[in-house]
Amino acid sequence: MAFDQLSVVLAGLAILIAAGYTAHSRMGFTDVPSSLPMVGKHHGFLADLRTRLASMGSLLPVIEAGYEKYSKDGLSFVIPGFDRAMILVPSSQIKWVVDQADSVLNAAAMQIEVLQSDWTLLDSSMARNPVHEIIIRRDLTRSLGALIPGIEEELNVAIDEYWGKNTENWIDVGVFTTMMKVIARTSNRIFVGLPLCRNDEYLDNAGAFSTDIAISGALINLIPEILKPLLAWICLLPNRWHLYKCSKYLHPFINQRIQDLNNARAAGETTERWNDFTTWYLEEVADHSDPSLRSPEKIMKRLMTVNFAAIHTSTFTATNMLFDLFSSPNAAENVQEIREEILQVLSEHDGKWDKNALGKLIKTDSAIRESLRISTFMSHGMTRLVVDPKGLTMPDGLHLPPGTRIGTSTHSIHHDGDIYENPMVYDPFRFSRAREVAETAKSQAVGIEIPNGKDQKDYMKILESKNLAIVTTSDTFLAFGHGRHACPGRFFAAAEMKLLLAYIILNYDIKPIGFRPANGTIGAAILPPMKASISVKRRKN
Ligand code: HEM
Repeated sequence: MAFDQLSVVLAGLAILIAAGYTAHSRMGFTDVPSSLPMVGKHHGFLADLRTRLASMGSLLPVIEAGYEKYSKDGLSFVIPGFDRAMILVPSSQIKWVVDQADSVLNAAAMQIEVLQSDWTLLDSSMARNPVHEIIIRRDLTRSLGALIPGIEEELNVAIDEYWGKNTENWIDVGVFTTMMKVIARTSNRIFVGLPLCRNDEYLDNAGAFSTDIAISGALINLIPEILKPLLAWICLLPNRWHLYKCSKYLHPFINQRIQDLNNARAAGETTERWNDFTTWYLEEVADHSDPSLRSPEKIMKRLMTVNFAAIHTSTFTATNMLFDLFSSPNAAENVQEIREEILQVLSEHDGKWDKNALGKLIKTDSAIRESLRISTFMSHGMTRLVVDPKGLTMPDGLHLPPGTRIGTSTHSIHHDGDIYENPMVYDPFRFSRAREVAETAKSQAVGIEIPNGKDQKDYMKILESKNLAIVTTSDTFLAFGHGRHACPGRFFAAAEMKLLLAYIILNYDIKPIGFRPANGTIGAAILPPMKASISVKRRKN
């Protein structure tokens, strides 16, 4: 039996166990204060069970209804989940969420619960000691300038391979499937480098492991705590299988890298030539008192963990970006405007991309950020768990016991007409226009006294709009979260998306797409169209 089929059988089994368990012993949501309103509640026969089951279908309409009814008035509301409920705070309280210490409101603890990562990552230390976050935040961001030529090369080689070089005929390409391959290769260029980043069997299995985490996490969440040690292992068979398949390549690669680094150090040479996650990790744990951190087993799982963080998030983003841009009203003109910007910037930089050149792609940046706004893949985000044993008191005085889940209505905030004009329209230059106004205001203001009172407020608002690049998070732009735990990979992801779009726009024509293929929803996730294709033809440059 294939592992896909096995997953379905396991899903059915787990749902049955959990449904019976829930129906008999866990009526009512007791994990959130009863004084808060709950949306999406069913009434009548087996109301509690039906509420929980419905939350697995799609939470988006429920969240949208709650946002309109409560968040717009600055109030929190509760959404159901299959296992637990969650409080969604209004955007006016995001700053309060961000200001809480990790010892009070914790992002990792929430992931451990939601993804069941003690089980699904096959090693509880992956999420409980998230050393990869430090490395991504520090080493990846610091090395980005040096990595740009490699990222660019990998993207270009991969797109050429998956989209072809036919300048005569239009060919249909599956957007999601090809983007998944392109992104997996490019991410692994900075995780393990060449040649492993081009090994299809490794990449397919690393991608499958990422999917396994989501599926097995959802399944294990359905199993009552007491039964997990007995049943979780069945749900983890696909994870173990895909890790085993990856280990055929990762084991020799890691052993070789450890040896190369040791040899280089012994010879007094620098290790700069291996500028990738594996090396940064090995350097990070080189002097650690726990030698197991340096074992190939742990390093392999750490690589699987970063693949999970990077691959689907970036693939969803790339897929949405292409569909949003190429199906937008005036797509041809918009694409031409971006193409001109790209050519202009390249001509100022000797035809080569570097950090400064990418920074000048204001319109390209805006088109990507706008797609992240309108097509965010999270109906809710910034999810945190109250971990302080004393609990936490909300700004309105409501006390939350430890274990309470909190989040924000990411999708609804991104589509709020009071925050974004024409929020349902993909407007590629929404952010670049605001940045241009701010730049002009700033340059004209040199030597001018800054006004007082309301004028000063407006003026500061204009200047703030200068900071509307993809990587800038705020309480109204939450695609990467916000605050201390905002996505540390976003600087890399932004560079990757710009290089990807630039290469596509310079090298391919894409037939206008009459309508935007719809995204799908499952639970809290909003998935890009996975089967839709586009027609592409290589440009004769
Ligand atoms: C466009 C692509 C991406 C999107 C939209 C995205 C989005 C996010 C979001 C929404 C979060 C949660 C933030 C929060 O809870 O406040 C997050 C966290 C994280 N992301 Fe990304 N991500 C992307 C790419 C990447 C990449 C490429 C990497 C790695 C190279 C990465 C590594 C991480 C890590 C390690 C965290 C956990 C951070 C923490 O809890 O402190 N992400 N990402």
